[in-house]
Amino acid sequence: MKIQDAYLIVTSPGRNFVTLKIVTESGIHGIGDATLNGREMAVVAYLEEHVIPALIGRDASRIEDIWHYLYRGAYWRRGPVTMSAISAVDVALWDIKAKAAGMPLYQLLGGKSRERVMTYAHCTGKDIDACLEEVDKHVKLGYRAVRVQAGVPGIPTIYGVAKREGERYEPADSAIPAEHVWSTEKYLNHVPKLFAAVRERFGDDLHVLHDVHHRLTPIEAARLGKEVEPYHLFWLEDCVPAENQESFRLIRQHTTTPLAVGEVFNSIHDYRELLENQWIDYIRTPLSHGGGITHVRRIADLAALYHVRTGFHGPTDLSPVCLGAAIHFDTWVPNFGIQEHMPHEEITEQVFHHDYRFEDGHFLVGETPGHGVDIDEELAKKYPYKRASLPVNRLEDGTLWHW
Ligand SMILES: O=C(O)[C@H](O)[C@@H](O)[C@H](O)[C@H](O)CO
Ligand SMILES: [Mg+2]
Repeated sequence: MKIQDAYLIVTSPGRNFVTLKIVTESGIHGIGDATLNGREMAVVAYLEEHVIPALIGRDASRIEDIWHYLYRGAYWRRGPVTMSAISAVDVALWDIKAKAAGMPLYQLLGGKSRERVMTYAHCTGKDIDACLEEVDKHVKLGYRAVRVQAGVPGIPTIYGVAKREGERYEPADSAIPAEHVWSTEKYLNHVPKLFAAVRERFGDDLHVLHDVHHRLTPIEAARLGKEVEPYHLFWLEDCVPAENQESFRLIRQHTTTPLAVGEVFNSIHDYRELLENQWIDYIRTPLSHGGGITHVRRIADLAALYHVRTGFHGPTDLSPVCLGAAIHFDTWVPNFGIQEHMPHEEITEQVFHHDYRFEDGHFLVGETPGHGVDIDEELAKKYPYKRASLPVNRLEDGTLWHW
């Protein structure tokens, strides 16, 4: 099954997506998501200049060998651009292998470990009351788990909170990075009130999640985790920047609030100390940034040794190709926890058709051979790429901060 052709489709139906298509001599094709939000064209150049020419003529069935060829062969290991490129190739090759076998991808991975995949929704509001209304809407849609983010008095815009009611928040919303202002003090004094309000109105059964987006120091994260223990969060996400894995030792010593990390990680090595020391509870790296199925399943296996479960990243900046493959992975992986779900816009869904379904707060995997997602290339041409940048964050005195 030789690779005959490989090319990229860059399109912006609602937001930018980069898709790699690999075509084999036998006529079977597969696709992988190569989108790296705000840095899309860096992955395009990496694939077009350095990866695609070396793929032509290779045997598409040798997924493992191609993974190591691209990873070890580059010499320059890891990093989001390299790993997004490798991920796209890997997922496209698994799509091809499953199609050639006539099986949905989850069967090739080892079959179903569960009937359905629990997801969490994003609920954001300019203040606590507006956020509670969003929770109410999502509970009525059947969600069992919600991520809550509310505006903080005294902070004009806050990343992760939609600008207008009923809208989704959009991280990459301007050609040049927007500048936000941040105050840790105001945030820390306010945010526990949000969880108290959610529990009071919706009771104990709803799973409640929250994303800190890397903005605290370890001791501040420890304080937050401790203060919100009475509200039994499902997880507190990215409470500190995690380049220094050791930071989690301190947080863990102070709190039993479960911790999720890893949407910006791209390698098993980013997780080693966190897992071996049992400092975290959920791994977040999506298939499109963590080296595809071949590498992320190794991370999930290592995590399983320490009772750590998966909770894959799933915002709109990962394409339906990534989400579709993730739903197969989630259906199979023994140590599944939850799947993030931020619904794509209708025009995105027109360009990327898929056979996964959402029902009653869960995803149901499809039975089409492969990962069940394909792209309408003609329609994709109607939505040209538009440069879009993620924001930056400054403290009130102007110091550049984590966002
Ligand atoms: O938990 C999440 O869903 C995330 O934090 C996203 O909102 C990211 O910030 C975004 O994917 C960056 O591109
Ligand atoms: Mg996050």
